[in-house]
Amino acid sequence: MSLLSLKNMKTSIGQYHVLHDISIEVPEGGVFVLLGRNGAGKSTTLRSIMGLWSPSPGSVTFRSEDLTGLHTAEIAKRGIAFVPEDMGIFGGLTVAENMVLATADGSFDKDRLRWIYDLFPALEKFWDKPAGALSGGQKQMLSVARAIIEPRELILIDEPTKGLAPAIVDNMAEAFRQISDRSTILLVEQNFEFAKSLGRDMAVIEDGRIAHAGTMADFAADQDLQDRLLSLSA
Ligand SMILES: Nc1ncnc2c1ncn2[C@@H]1O[C@H](COP(=O)(O)OP(=O)(O)OP(=O)(O)O)[C@@H](O)[C@H]1O
Repeated sequence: MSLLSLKNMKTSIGQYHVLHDISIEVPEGGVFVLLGRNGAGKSTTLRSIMGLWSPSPGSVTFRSEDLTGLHTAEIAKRGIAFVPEDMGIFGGLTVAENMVLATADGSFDKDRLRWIYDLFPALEKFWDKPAGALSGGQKQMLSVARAIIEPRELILIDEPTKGLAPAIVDNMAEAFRQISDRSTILLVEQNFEFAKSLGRDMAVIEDGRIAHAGTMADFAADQDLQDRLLSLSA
């Protein structure tokens, strides 16, 4: 059975019909990648899962529970975290304060914090520095760290490598591999090489609909399909 199941999800933002028909089965464990051109509806899909937009009709089922219509805080309490494209960190607060705000009761599990420091050493180094003074890559690390400071079953991550230097992207890929040993990751990504190195299963969104779903290995081997669904000129 799938960990997360989206069935015929349709989302409108104001008068715009953005998602027309999204059905995805995300299995438990590993990284599931959502691909698609700019404006296809990837971020809207993640936001709809989190209850930040209301999908209607259609359904979002997580571990057999229907989440459709629940408030975002209730959805988060089920064990789902969201790393938004704009990272959602507080620039005026220190790294430590950003992390405290991401905990349930203001305290850290020491082993978990150690694990996070090992994933992202820069966060330990700049623990007492304002988050706004971090580099772009370090801010992204903080954003991911906030999502994993509590145990989560599913982490939705929106374009984490956007604008990052190659060395930071490599660090991020290694971190995601380790995180996906503990939690399932649903990753929206434009960097196909990064997505390919992590994804086991995948789907492509095109104009608010699922245009393809399958294994990453099969998709990566099919250049024609990649050209048709991802290339800018197609
Ligand atoms: N707040 C909004 N108001 C109106 N339209 C919106 C809003 N947010 C998104 N859209 C529209 O919905 C469509 C899908 O946007 P979405 O951000 O989900 O795409 P995406 O696949 O994540 O693309 P990108 O890679 O550019 O972020 C786009 O046409 C976008 O203009």
